Amino acid sequence: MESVAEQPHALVQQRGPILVVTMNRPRVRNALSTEMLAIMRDAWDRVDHDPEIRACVLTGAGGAFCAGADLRAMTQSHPGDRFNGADLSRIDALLKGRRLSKPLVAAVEGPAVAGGTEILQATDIRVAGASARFAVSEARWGLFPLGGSAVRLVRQIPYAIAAEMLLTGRQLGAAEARDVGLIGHVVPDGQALDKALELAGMIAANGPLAVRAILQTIRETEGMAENDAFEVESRIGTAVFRSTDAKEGPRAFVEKRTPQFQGR
Ligand SMILES: C[C@H]([C@H](O)CC(=O)SCCNC(=O)CCNC(=O)[C@H](O)C(C)(C)COP(=O)(O)OP(=O)(O)OC[C@H]1O[C@@H](n2cnc3c(N)ncnc32)[C@H](O)[C@@H]1OP(=O)(O)O)[C@H]1CC[C@H]2[C@@H]3CCC4=CC(=O)CC[C@]4(C)[C@H]3CC[C@]12C
Repeated sequence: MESVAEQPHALVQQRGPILVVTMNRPRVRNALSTEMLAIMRDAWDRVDHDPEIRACVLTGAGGAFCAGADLRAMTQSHPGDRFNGADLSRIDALLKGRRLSKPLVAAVEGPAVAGGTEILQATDIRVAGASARFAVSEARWGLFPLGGSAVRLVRQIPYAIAAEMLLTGRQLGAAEARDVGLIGHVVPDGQALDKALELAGMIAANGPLAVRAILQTIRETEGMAENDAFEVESRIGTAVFRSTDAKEGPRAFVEKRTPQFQGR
């Protein structure tokens, strides 16, 4: 039984313009549950639809990020039975086949394993405590990383490291994860959330149209030939230059004050 049985499996808290989503099953290292995934899916909808939210942070409770799917729950029936009729090319809660329109910052402490490292790959900026560890361990249990890693990881970090992670299930420590580019920052243990909030705060202070447009360009041009991508980029980027915010930013610079962006 979980020690926090009455607690929701994920917590969603708005801190000014930042939505903080905390996976909250610390007794089982925040292994994913159906309830947790439903809360996360609703949170992502909120991020996309609420104009007050400028950035989002994903973290885990109790010194762990996430241990992936609940292996104990998988023993209740044949693991494959859960997939009957399900279209797994898109899993909203894990941000597979769906990307947020606002930046998502990961704050990792402790293990980010299997589904934990899979959802990490849907985040834009990644911070980890020094003792964090990362693995895609599904093959160790005869399973497949259906959270998207067999496709996405090789596109995000060098092939030889991605293939090794996927095929061996070997864990990477935080420093190695940073060295190969899986994460961007290593901070002392216990400080990942603070650093993630600091970065999310920097984003939230920027022009909201500019931030969304930059993210949209990154997402829409992924995998495109460069010249085709520049066409998309110039369409999205010129709309930002025509906005009221684009007048405000340079004016604020000249008047030596903080810009007051209106998001239009
Ligand atoms: C397919 C994806 C996804 O790719 C599949 C997976 O994620 S498989 C999960 C594999 N997980 C692991 O390999 C991690 C196992 N754990 C560990 O290695 C270690 O515990 C640790 C390194 C994380 C931590 O080590 P520690 O030493 O710090 O702690 P430890 O003592 O070991 O553990 C403490 C207690 O926690 C318990 N624990 C830890 N991990 C787990 C776990 N994963 N499950 C259960 N319990 C865990 C441990 O036992 C200890 O407790 P004790 O009581 O003391 O023993 C799938 C991802 C999401 C799926 C979708 C979900 C939604 C869907 C629903 C449907 O109905 C249809 C399908 C689907 C869409 C579904 C599809 C598959 C996924 C996409």
